[in-house]
Amino acid sequence: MANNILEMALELLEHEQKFLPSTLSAWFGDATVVSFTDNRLVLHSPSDFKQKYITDKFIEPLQNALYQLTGEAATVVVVTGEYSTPAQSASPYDDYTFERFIVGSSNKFAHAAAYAVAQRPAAENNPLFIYGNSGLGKTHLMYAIANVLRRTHPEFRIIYVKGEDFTNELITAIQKADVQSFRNKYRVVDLLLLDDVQFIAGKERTQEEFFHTFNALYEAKKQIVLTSDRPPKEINTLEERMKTRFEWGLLADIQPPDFETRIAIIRDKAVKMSIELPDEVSNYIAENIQSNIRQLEGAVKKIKAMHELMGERITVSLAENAIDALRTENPGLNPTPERIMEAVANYFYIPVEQMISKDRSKDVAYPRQMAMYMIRQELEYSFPDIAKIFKRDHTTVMHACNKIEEERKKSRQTEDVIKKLHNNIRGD
Ligand SMILES: Nc1ncnc2c1ncn2[C@@H]1O[C@H](COP(=O)(O)OP(=O)(O)OP(=O)(O)O)[C@@H](O)[C@H]1O
Repeated sequence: MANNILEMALELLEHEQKFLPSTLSAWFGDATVVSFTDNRLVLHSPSDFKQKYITDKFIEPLQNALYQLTGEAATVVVVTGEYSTPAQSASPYDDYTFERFIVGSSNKFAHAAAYAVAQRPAAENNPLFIYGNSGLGKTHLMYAIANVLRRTHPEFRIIYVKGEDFTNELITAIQKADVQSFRNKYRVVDLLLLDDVQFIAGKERTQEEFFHTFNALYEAKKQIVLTSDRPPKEINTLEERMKTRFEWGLLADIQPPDFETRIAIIRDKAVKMSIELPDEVSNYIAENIQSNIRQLEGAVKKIKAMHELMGERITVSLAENAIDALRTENPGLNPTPERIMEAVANYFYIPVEQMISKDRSKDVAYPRQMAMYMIRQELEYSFPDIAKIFKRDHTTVMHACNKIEEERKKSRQTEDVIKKLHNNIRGD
């Protein structure tokens, strides 16, 4: 359809709107269709002059012709100069499309929100702020938006950047006394995708710079999409004015997938990797990996590798070995309270046994409180369950968790310690 829509439209122009074939071939002979989606036809003409002429004289007749052909109102855009087709700029993220995103109850809101932004950028959902734990599809949705807009608005300037890289880039610009080019780069985009925005938190200069970039883009009606592991109000070291702005548009969370969605994702990944998984194997994976889609994908990959490299049949027992192997390679997949206590003890240089000892000295009491807090954060255990592990009363645990939470809100240092501990625990 996309390829011959132009031919069909030109035919109509000739027969119904009485344009001469020679005129049409003079202007459209070397024009190509970049895309035709969502009633938007993007044409490319290799010459500036023709692009302008077509835009001036032919947009309306073409739109009328498209209306006749499709029965729906369409828009036509003509671009010129170099443009990249998806094939020319193939990147690993080309797979991150809406088509490849499995929708379930845990992510349907975020999916719908992202989809709406892709259809109507810089309209009511600006900025779009997607949050959720690691490996649940935030980056996937961001790229899906970019992939749609790359097709439907080839003229769009799109920047994808991770919070951490944004910060580093700014630091380098400051060192080179060239903040202006940094600004120029970020303030002229049509779509800004800032992934893991929590990493700019706590860094004053970065926040200041981003604040201005945000305002400039917002006022110019450009779309901004942000992701984070938590909602703005819980990013403790984020300035109030940033939190408020992040909440101007739409907040959408992604939760861990339920069993059915996990199965659907496993099946989809298996098809993509050309491997056939018996149902009991898919079930086994879905039962054993619950909170992270990247890990579901990893398990399918590992099973495929073991099956191909060692010639083993794909059975539940192979899946069991594959998941065990993944856990050994990355113990952070499923942290246990013991692993968390160990990580915290190592961090504070105390023997892990001290965690559950009666010792109340400050050197031990603080790491113990931190371990309680981390277990609650990472595993969402109840206070009584944590109390059992530490052989203490649940009110002691509550007190510890509240205390660390309060401290975290006020102190950047505590926030950094928690971040480091999280990374040590998860092996990120
Ligand atoms: N609903 C889904 N359907 C299909 N694949 C998915 C889905 N959600 C996530 N994935 C896949 O899981 C992997 C991890 O997703 P992604 O990188 O988007 O996670 P994330 O939330 O951005 O994580 P992080 O915070 O660690 O960056 C990707 O390969 C992605 O394609």
